[in-house]
Amino acid sequence: MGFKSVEDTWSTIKLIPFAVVLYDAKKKTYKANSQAQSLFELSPHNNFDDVDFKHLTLTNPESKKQLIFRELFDKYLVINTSSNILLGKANTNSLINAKLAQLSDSVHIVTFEIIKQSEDEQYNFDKIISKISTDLIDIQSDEINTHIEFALKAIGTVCFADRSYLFKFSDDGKSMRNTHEWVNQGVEPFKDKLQHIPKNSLPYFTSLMNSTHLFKVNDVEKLPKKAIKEKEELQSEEIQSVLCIGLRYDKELVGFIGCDCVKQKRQWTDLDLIRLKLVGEMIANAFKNINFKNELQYIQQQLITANLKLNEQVNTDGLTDIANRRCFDDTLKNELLRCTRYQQPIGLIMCDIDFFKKYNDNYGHQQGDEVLKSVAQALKAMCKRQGDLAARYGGEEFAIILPATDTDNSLKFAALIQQKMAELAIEHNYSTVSKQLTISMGVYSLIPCKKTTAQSLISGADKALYDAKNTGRNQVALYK
Ligand SMILES: Nc1nc2c(ncn2[C@@H]2O[C@H](COP(=O)(O)OP(=O)(O)OP(=O)(O)O)[C@@H](O)[C@H]2O)c(=O)[nH]1
Repeated sequence: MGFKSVEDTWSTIKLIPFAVVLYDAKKKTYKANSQAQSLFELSPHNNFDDVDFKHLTLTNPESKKQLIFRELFDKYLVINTSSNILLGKANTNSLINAKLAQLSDSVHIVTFEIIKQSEDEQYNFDKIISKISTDLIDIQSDEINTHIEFALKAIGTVCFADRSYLFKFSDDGKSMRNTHEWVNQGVEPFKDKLQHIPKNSLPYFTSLMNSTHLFKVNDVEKLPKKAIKEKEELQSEEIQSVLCIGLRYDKELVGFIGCDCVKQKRQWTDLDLIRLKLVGEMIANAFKNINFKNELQYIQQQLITANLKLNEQVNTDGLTDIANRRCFDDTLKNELLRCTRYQQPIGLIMCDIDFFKKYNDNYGHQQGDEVLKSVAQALKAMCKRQGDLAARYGGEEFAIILPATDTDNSLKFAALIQQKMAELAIEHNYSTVSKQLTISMGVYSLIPCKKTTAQSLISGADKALYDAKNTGRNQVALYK
């Protein structure tokens, strides 16, 4: 045969898309292409010897007899005939078909094809996949990075890659950036340098990604001429083989997941493709779930805020901005129940502005409104203890609920209100009791029992207020 040199021949043979080992009987050395190196777990070298294959367990599947690697080339295999071998690696077995060919008297090659992936290996991958999928299914946004990094490490390892990564396209679809990366030991990370890459700087990659959602390169050297930019970029990262698969979100291409081989080339297998696609789909779904959850959370938050606002509006008086009658009724009922349960007194003060009709008639209704606001805010500011409530009861009438407050203290509170009114010093030249605005108050405080109703408390305080009005106004009367 036109056999030139072992090196020359090997440079062609090693490109065969499955594992090939050449044995030179004269030199007692082997050569293994990248697939064979990964199949037999060899570190990349140009030449190997017997010792490099010592870690392998090769068995004849029928006789169960163990074989030494060298025997494949001189005893076990018959030229041009396929034979099966069991390859044992770290307690797992794969069934391999081996075929011997003779290149010259002293040079033979054996090609290897995996017939059946080790069940254990498949099982391990299934276990990893099921872990990734459970991790990603109920994911919280603050955990996603850790899980994606785990998934990238898993896929990088099973595909014998040196680097695996995730790229996301920008919202306007014009650029891409590396968001997550895993690198094998001793391999340079590139994530930080691969941010905001314009898509049009890699036209061949972009067009393939858009049309087929796949960019598969076994040998970067052999990229076509039109991929000159891609070749430059990949070689600058010392990448020999690369495999990228598009990530879709609601049918739209949003990025890609990929693996690089730096230390050696790799003929990507269908299994690599399927596995990478599977992990990519799981990651895309996780992002979808997180977006969905975030949207849901945002809507829930808005609903809560709107409800709070509505609740506030429903319970607030529009003019004076203090509690309204509805809030007063609810609060009085609740506080009454509480004071009944703990046998504590409850005080109620009904307040009514004196000669307010005259105020309105002389100073105008608008000015009257301003007065109502000032008095309301003053009363609200006085209710400092938890449970105290100042409310607009109606028109120019206000009510103050004072839980855990006995008669003496309710009267003291009423006196403080009078003092406060004096401090406000609102001019009222048409009142017959003072030159300033005054109020009359009716006070009622009791230790309630189960029979005590809100209505009975209100009517008691109201009666006292009536007394205060009838006995001259600008005073406090107590219901006994
Ligand atoms: N400006 C204004 N006035 C109001 C409002 N609600 C009720 N009023 C007025 O308050 C006045 C209450 O008048 P009356 O019930 O006769 O009581 P008064 O004039 O204060 O007399 P006495 O209570 O007996 O001292 C009426 O003129 C109402 O129009 C309001 O929201 N704004």
